[in-house]
Amino acid sequence: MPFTPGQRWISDTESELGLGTVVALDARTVTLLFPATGENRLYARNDSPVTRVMFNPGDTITSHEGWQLKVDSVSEEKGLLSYTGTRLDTGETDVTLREVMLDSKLVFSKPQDRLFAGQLDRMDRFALRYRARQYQSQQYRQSWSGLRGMRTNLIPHQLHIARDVGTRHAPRVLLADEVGLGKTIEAGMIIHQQLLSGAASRVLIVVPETLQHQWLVEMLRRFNLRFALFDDDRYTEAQHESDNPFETEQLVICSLDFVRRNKQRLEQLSEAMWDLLVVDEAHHLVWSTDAPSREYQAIEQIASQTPGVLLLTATPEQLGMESHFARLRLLDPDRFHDFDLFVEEQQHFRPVADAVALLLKGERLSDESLNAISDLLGEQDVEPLLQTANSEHDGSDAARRELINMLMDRHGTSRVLFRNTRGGVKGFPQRELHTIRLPLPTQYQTAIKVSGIMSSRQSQEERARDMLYPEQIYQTFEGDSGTWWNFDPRVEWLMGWLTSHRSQKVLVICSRADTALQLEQVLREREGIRAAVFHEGMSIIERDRAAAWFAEEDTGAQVLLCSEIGSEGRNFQFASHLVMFDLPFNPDLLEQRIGRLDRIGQAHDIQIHIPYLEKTAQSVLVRWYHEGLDAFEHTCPTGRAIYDSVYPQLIGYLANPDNMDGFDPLIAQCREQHEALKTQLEQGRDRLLELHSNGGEQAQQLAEEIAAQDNDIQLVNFAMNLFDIIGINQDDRGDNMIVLTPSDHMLVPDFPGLPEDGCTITFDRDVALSREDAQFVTWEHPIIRNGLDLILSGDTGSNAISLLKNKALPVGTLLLELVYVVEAQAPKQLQLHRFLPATPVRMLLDKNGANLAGQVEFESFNRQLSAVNRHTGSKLVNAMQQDAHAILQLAEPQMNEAARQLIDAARAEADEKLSAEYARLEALKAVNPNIRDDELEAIEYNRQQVLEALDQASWRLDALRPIVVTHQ
Ligand SMILES: Nc1ncnc2c1ncn2[C@@H]1O[C@H](COP(=O)(O)OP(=O)(O)OP(=O)(O)O)[C@@H](O)[C@H]1O
Repeated sequence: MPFTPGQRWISDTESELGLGTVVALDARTVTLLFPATGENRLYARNDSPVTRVMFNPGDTITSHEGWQLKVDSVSEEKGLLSYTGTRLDTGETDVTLREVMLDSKLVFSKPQDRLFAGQLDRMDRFALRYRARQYQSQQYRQSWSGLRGMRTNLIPHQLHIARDVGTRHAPRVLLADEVGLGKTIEAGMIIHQQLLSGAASRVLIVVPETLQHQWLVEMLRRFNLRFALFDDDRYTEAQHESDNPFETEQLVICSLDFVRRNKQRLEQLSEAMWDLLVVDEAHHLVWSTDAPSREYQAIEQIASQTPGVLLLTATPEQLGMESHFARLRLLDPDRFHDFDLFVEEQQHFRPVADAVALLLKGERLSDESLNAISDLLGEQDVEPLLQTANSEHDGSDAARRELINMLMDRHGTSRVLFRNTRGGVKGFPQRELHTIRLPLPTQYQTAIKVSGIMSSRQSQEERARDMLYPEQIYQTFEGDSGTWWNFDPRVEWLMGWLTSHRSQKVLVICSRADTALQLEQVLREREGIRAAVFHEGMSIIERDRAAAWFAEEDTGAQVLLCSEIGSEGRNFQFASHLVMFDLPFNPDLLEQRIGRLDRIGQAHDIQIHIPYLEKTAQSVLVRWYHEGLDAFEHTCPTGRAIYDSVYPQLIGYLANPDNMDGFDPLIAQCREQHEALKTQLEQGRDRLLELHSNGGEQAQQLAEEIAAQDNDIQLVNFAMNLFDIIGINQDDRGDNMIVLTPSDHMLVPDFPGLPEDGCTITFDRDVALSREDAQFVTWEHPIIRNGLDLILSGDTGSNAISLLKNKALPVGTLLLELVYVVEAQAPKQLQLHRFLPATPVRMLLDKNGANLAGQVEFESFNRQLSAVNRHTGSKLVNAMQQDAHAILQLAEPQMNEAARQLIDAARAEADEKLSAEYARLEALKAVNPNIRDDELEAIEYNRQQVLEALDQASWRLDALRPIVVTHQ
């Protein structure tokens, strides 16, 4: 190579040394000094891994004094280059900078600079980078983005809700599916989607203390979301790190009690700038006009400062209509501003439900139906929409959907409330009731009698509640020496049943912790039955441990004895026998109890066993629940309403179970009321809710589309390629599982998402569901997302040089393959990538600037190419640098045009979607004066911001590859 002292070269293998200067030469060697690091290197003259650094007109270069020069021309004298151009700091023109005066700390960040500086990358990395760009931009555009990466079955109603809510801007909804239908999973999917799309980054989950760990585990195991659990200790610790301890984590779980207990903490929580607040078991938020609970107020305070709010409860009306209304008001104060109106509306859902059902059917609407819909939407001129809906036009479906949305918006709780029922979801097992009538022991008879005399001052209600638990009455009289379990026939029955069904897991629920504890002792001492206890007096860790012991397959406990508290939110569907040692005086609690077993994942019919003592309050309840409400064998949506309406009579019977006069007619009346109300609900409100909650055929389709994406062969290939290039070892374990371990030649020492001792992955959803130890890898898994980021945010594969063996073309023909990226910068929450994710544009130019990319597809072309070694590559780069530079100039105007088209299309799409959102709310405002102007303004502002950001979108070269034709 023609070396001359003073020339600038760069090392191909140690680019971190910066720019080198030729300082000494002899016949065979050349010495370079690298001033940035002060190091010398001695190379062989005829075969050195160094590349001559030459800049071109148009480049900006930096002098060793730090000023910059925009190069207009380059001249060479005795092998040394001089650059002439304009100084950017002073504006002085015709300034000359000799190459020896160039800044030595040069880093080449543009792909073309790296290429021309000889910092060549491997061909397989170039291909990987291009694929990574393509896949990444495709992923953002998929309508199911954020919905397929979780380790769950694809259950249509859940996917439907998750998509509907997850794609909303700052969603505020009440998820009220019946017990065990997967509200936690729905919430997880919504959170996952919002995090992935950038709509949210800070999430707070508030749950009952008993469910903290279950949530923590479900979020991690199913969604790869790592939440931090804040309790008193963690809070104190975090106080050292930040003024507001909640700002030390992005994803936080804490208990409602933790939130409520301390005023200062509540202030900090409210000010912690969450994007999304999730409250589980939201029926704990009790409210009435003059006495809103502390819990309600605490959540109200946080919710008022948080854009997105999800409330979860299986029993939304458990605490009465007012509390239900108050929770809806937390979510949407505009829609729910008048309680009386709300109550009134609740009565008139039938015509609306009929209209929605008609529109959903897709059949032609009769004049009568058209009139009915038009009446319901009376305040607005919907004639044109109705006509389109009833036409054969393409827009008919869209018009029907629009009308459904309008009906839903105007009537009832849609948009805000989702409720799926077992009836609508199907596939649930049956429930079978086994009542075991047992004699009332004399000890109890006496205790009840005496207590009746002694507590004559008690109200009926107090008396009724006491009567539910004769063992407590007895124990109160006998004190510590009382041993009710020695004669209570329910105990005998329970032991007998358990010992004759040793292989069955059994959940035993009783109202009180004391009862559970005493039962455990008896079972253990008398029959050696392995029973775990679960009650409110235990620490959270102890409770989780008990639940885990019960869940263990062979070695675990046969029985879990839990107090009422255990019946909320927990997953025990691996058991199919439920014993209710006593019954709760509240149909919602009863449903919660059965819901522990009757949940998604229950593989057997559920056996409900109720041992009860005759002539007690419990025997009254058994009949009332079963014969009056049918609440054991089916979920009972009418429970609350009937409970309210017959409360005084029921209390009477519970307080005096000896006198059952008139009970039969009461039961018959309840049953009648139940059937009538159920029919009414099924045709009215519940049907309306069901219609929009389960998503119908579209939800089915969504599930199928996602299922079709599972085992995506493109992903498998890409992932293998990615792991190879990152340096992750892959060991096929069979059964669709692969073990990944870090190698000692990793691209980065610590690859995020890959534990030091490796992990097992699978691309198969079923395997992931049955094998907890295998991570379920999809495009959404952190290991893939981090891999994409690692490749795309750095230089990996940003250039390469390849040979094309093709005798039809002259040897030495140069083609330049260019990958540009069109992108827009904007705050994450604008979610610009819905319209314009970083989008690659590939060009393949010949030396005249003709673009062959349309005819020459990437993958098949890539397969025809071969790599060159670094040495030859450097030589080739030196030889074709000028030509490549000229081609790059020719590419620019073409790229400008391509980018303009992409940006225009994105702009049009964004404008259409966001304007439609505005129009919808504006139309709603016409009938609901409580939609605030500022809400409309916020939507408009958002639209403008998106459009402005798209106007600023630009493009840049992301990677390039010269391809040189050979004949050998
Ligand atoms: N799509 C799914 N794939 C696999 N398991 C699921 C799915 N959906 C729900 N489950 C399982 O079903 C059970 C019930 O789900 P989840 O806890 O979300 O219900 P829930 O409606 O919140 O119940 P509750 O009303 O008791 O709080 C859980 O064990 C959950 O892991």
